[in-house]
Amino acid sequence: MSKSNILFIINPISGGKDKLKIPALIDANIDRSKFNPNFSFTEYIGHASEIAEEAANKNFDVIVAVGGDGTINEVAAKVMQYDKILGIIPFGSGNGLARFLKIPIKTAEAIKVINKFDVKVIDTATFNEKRFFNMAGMGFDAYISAVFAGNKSRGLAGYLKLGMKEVLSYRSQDYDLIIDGKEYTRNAFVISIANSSQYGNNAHIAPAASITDGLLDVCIIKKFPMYKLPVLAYQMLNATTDQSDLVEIIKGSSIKIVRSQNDAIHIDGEPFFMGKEIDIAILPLSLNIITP
Ligand SMILES: Nc1ncnc2c1ncn2[C@@H]1O[C@H](COP(=O)(O)OP(=O)(O)OP(=O)(O)O)[C@@H](O)[C@H]1O
Repeated sequence: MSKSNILFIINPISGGKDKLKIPALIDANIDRSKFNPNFSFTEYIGHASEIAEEAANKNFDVIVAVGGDGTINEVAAKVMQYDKILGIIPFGSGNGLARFLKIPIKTAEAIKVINKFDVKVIDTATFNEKRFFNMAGMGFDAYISAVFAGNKSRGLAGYLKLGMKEVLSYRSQDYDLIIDGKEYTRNAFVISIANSSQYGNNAHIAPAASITDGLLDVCIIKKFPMYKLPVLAYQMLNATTDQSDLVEIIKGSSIKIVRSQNDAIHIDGEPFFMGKEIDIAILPLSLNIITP
């Protein structure tokens, strides 16, 4: 079998962890009978996407995102476009997609998964003109991602601290949804569109989500009194939100959401600003990815 050219795209800021020693660690553990490894560090937002595109055009067969869901998003969009294979070495704050796929968080173990080189094909989705792979949505979490992006410090602790501060003043919003032709009107604190089950850190909003079923889980977190916040957190960590009276989950493949104003949204945890109307669609079995 001929060797595959593999490029590791390393986001130096994701998860707030130092990654200077990562190339050496990968170099020492990668199976050289299968792969010719190369490394690139990203220098700014959007750089992973540029590097991935260049690599795809230069005959790299496998492109690995070393980072969190935001880095995976940039790399995976190009991997799909050029019909290459995605690998993941988890290094984010939440690692939602990696945890869902059971890719080990320990780097040496994640390299072993790449060495085994089992490739699966998974669903991906579009959110207006953008692609997402794990989770996208609007409401409180999108608002928090937007505020968090302006923060210097990354990592889970900073995110939680900011969330606790902002949760007291955030007001839930009215949304009109059309899911596979059926209309719903809901007041929601958060609407999450889940491809995998979790946001990251094993916080499962859509416990029954499958990444190969051609469906997305529309998760509507209702307005709730603050004293129920620990209940919701407990249900997420125990993957029981599908039995919760705080969360409604509707599966579908074609989703339209209309809100009262232009506002923040998030795509795989990265904040953007979009108009009132959001069209979401699944692209069944559209991304090649190395999984355990
Ligand atoms: N050198 C850089 N400086 C600043 N931002 C960067 C740099 N390289 C990449 N980025 C951006 O960092 C953002 C965050 O990356 P990522 O999502 O991988 O980490 P995270 O947010 O810590 O993890 P997770 O999404 O799992 O919670 C991405 O949007 C990416 O575009």
